[in-house]
Amino acid sequence: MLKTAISQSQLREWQQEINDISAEFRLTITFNQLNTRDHRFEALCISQSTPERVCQQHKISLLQYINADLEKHTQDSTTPEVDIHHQLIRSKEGHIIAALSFSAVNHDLDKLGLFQPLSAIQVRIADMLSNAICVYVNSSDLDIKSDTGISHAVDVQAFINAFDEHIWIKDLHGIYIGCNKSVERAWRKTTEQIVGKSDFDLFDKRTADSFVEGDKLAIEAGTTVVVSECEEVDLHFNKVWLETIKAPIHDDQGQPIGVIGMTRNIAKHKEAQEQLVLAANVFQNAVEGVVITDSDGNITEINQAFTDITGYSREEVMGKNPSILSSGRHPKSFFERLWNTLLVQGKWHGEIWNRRKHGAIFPQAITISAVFDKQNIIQYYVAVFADISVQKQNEEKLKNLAYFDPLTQLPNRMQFMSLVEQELSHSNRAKKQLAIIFLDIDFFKHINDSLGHVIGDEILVELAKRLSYALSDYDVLARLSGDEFVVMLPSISGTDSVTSSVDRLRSVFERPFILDNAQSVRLTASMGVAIYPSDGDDHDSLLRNADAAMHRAKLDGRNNYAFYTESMTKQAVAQLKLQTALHQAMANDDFYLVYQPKLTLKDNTTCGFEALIRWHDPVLGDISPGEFIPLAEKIGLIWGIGLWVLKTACLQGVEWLTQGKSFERISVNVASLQLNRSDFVDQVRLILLETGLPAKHLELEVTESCMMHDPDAIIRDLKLLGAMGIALSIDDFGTGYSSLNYLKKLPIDKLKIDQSFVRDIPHDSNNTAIAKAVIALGHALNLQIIAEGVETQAQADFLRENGCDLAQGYLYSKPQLPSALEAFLPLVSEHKA
Ligand SMILES: Nc1nc2c(ncn2[C@@H]2O[C@H](COP(=O)(O)O[C@H]3[C@@H](O)[C@H](n4cnc5c(=O)[nH]c(N)nc54)O[C@@H]3COP(=O)(O)O)[C@@H](O)[C@H]2O)c(=O)[nH]1
Repeated sequence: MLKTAISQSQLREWQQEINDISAEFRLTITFNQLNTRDHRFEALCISQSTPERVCQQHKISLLQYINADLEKHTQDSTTPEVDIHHQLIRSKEGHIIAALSFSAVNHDLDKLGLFQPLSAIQVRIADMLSNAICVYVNSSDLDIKSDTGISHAVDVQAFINAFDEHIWIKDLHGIYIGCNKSVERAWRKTTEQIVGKSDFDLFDKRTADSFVEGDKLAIEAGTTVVVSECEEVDLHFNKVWLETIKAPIHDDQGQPIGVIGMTRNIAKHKEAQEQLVLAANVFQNAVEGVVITDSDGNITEINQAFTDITGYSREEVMGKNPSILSSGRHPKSFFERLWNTLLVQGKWHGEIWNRRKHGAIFPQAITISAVFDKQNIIQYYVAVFADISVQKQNEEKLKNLAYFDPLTQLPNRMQFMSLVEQELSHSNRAKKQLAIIFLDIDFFKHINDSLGHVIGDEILVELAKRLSYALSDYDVLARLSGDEFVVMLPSISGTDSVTSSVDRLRSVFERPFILDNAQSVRLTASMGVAIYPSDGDDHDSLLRNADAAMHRAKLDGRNNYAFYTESMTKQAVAQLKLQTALHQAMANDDFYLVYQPKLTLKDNTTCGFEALIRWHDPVLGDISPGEFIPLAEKIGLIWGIGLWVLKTACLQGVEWLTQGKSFERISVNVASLQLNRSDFVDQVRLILLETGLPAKHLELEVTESCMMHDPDAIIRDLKLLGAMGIALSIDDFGTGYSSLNYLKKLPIDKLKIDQSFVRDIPHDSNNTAIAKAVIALGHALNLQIIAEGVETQAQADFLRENGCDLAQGYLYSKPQLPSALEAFLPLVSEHKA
């Protein structure tokens, strides 16, 4: 049995040894003074990296605990017993730094007043059991030496026996002077068989040589050295990793007097090391980018994949916030939700668009986890992300395949149907019409058969482009299959607008299709139109009916179109003919003006003429302005026609003036669309200048509906016209947008009672009432009142009797060519006379 009193220097040496042993656990275990008198014992366990004030805390808490325990044992224990106690060591912030377990063994309870031995302290850190350090305090030694306060007898044999590690001591000659129980078990020899022997007595020569070599190493180094590390099988045939460390023992003068050695199983440590290496390998070689930040979000580590994906090196991002990758594509609320989830659930998974170092934005699938300590305080955030650019592109491609025609890139049937369905619900709510046009190329099979599918595809691609250009941004063009295309026209105002679209679609076939080989091909198409809600109220029936209409167009000789309802088809055909003719009319000089005299009711003298347009088409014959003016407004021809009318009427006025004819004013009708043009006033001014008609001989008739668009601008323009000397009258008063509010603001001179109110007076009580009211209202506003459509003397009498100022109508004259109006145009000299 190795039993010796330990001096302060030995205690220090011993301390050094223990420090070395426990170094890998990052602990310092300090044995200080032992004083039984006041029951103080300081066995201090502190983390090496812990600041001093924290060490102090450990000391206090540990001592308090131990002292309390000692008191308990001296007071009431009667039988030997072992109590295991545990103590958590916390830092000032409350984090657990270490866990101490120690047992107080009550041996000699009959010897009253003796200090009960404290047997062992086991130190744990983060679940790793460190070496058991057994301090067996010999109570009698303590008691005897307590007076001097220097000597502490410690049973070193018991101390080293408490270790599972093999511990042995050799003198400078290599003779064993002590060992522990573990050595006995491992070497299958008793201490007696070991002590006094050399390695050459105990082992084969090769082994002995290596052991002696290790001793020399330690002595020469003057400090602890690891002399071997090897994998072996223990007594129970378990695989163990053995590490042997040796340290020189010095006397008080610092001279080496022997070697202390220890072999221990470092399997767990090795395992942990391997795990660490493995984890480090996984971390570094992962395909996913990994970024670790501290609790403040500053980057503390990244892996290679992070650099590969983002382009940022480790040095560039260490200590920075991951927001350096921000793409700016997500709103603030996105990150607020992310952080909420992360803090509440400890994890967030989703997709983020980030920016690479060189600027490119890329999508990543990312999982961010918070790493908590035992106090549930966040220590780190770990984000693992994958670049999903390629995945996104593939998804996009798949989506494209699902919803778009790969040849023309137009929506396919599925996408078209879904868009129609959406638009139908909107049309239903807004009470609007919607048209579906089914378009099929005539004889396209012949193209494929004769020129091949590649050329056929080329034509389809070109056709898709042309059709797209022919439509507005709101219309939807799709390719259903082969040579079948379909168009949705949302919010149509009637068949006219459909006809216009059909016409534009047909026009794309007017140009030949020039192929790669410079060959040109001419095509035609047949179209069918179905209109919601009259021809179907869901996408299926509308498409079916448009298809049926298209087939009828084919039967009618192809290069044609048909509405699902026959009457609509006729109407549309007529409309298209008219439209085409109207485009030609201006160039062909097919328009002319007629003039209808306006008379003063009081004395039946002529006060002016209304210019009214007429159109004679060589094929279609005479077409009423009531029919073509609204069409000209729809297809945008009214501006040109309007200016022509104004100029022609002014020239006529100048001609009459030149001939010495007397008239007050020539009035010209102005459509709302004309008045809504910002350059209308300038154009009128220009025409007056060009023609030379004095403004005082011109009157413009505008309708109430002109006020619907931008009343302030219209009022401003009318004032400008009035200021030029042009008279202004409101045509068709009472039939439309009769806002008295605007009426009083308008710089007008006359109100024209619409002929629908003149008809049937004086018999129709309603019309007579309206006519009287308009006269009264106009006079209240200081306006002259003119009645149109006066056909009978009774109407004229009624109007005169009720204060109407002027009249025009068949009673006096139909609108006529100037040559027929001589009777209404007295010479100035006659007029004066
Ligand atoms: N923007 C322009 N609009 C024009 C122009 N010329 C005509 N119009 C508008 O077209 C609508 C139809 O006009 P029209 O067929 O010429 O009919 C006018 C007269 O001919 C007709 N009228 C006149 N007297 C009688 C009558 O006693 N009985 C009867 N049944 N019809 C009669 O009324 C029309 C008068 O039109 P208005 O005074 O403008 O209301 C019509 O809306 C014209 O305005 C043009 O150059 N530009």
